[in-house]
Amino acid sequence: MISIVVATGNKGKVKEIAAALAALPVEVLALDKFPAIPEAEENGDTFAANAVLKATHYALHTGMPCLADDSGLEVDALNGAPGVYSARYAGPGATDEACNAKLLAALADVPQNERTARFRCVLAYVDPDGALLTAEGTCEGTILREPRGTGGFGYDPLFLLPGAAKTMAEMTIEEKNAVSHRGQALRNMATTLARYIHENRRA
Ligand SMILES: O=c1nc[nH]c2c1ncn2[C@H]1C[C@H](O)[C@@H](COP(=O)(O)OP(=O)(O)OP(=O)(O)O)O1
Ligand SMILES: [Mg+2]
Repeated sequence: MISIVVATGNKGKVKEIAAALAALPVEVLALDKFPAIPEAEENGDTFAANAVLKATHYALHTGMPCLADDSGLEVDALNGAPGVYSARYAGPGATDEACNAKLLAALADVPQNERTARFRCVLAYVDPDGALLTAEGTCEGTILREPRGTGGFGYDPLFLLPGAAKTMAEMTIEEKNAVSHRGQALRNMATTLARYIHENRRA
């Protein structure tokens, strides 16, 4: 059993990551176990830069393997905004409700067939030996005109998966992980991590 710190302050992410790793011999520690560690400053220009910055920050402070997630929503009609600024779209420390309201206002005049968007997730894993691994996932969808569903977090109630005819907030965690950017990135990370362990095992 190895212990991994899930280096995120977002409880929705912790739940999804813990559910995805539940079948593996991995103990997931959330950041509430490390209350003294200062928050990482997310000043990167890309999801990858921010994911690496967060994983490195928490690995240095905990001395343990850390898995960080940087993710966000790219809306085509907004030229990819809010993108890396998704969490701060309605200002520093904005609530999910405020960000969703701002998104609906920005898209008020955009017709249904132009409301395409995608979630992106980059995961970064950093361990005390200095290993740095990254993995990505994306999920295509469209932005509704009003929220639907009570599950998930963030922009989930506005994000429709046309194939499933459900928003991400109308899915169970398992259903969401099966299709989401984060679920995809977690499966890619599991493959990458398994290869890394295989290549670095002692003969
Ligand atoms: O599955 C998702 N369902 C809905 N919304 C999502 C999802 N994935 C990311 N998002 C949105 C929420 C937030 O506005 C931003 C993430 O910002 P991001 O900085 O990566 O996360 P965060 O600040 O909440 O926690 P932390 O940095 O501690 O991991 O994208
Ligand atoms: Mg953040």
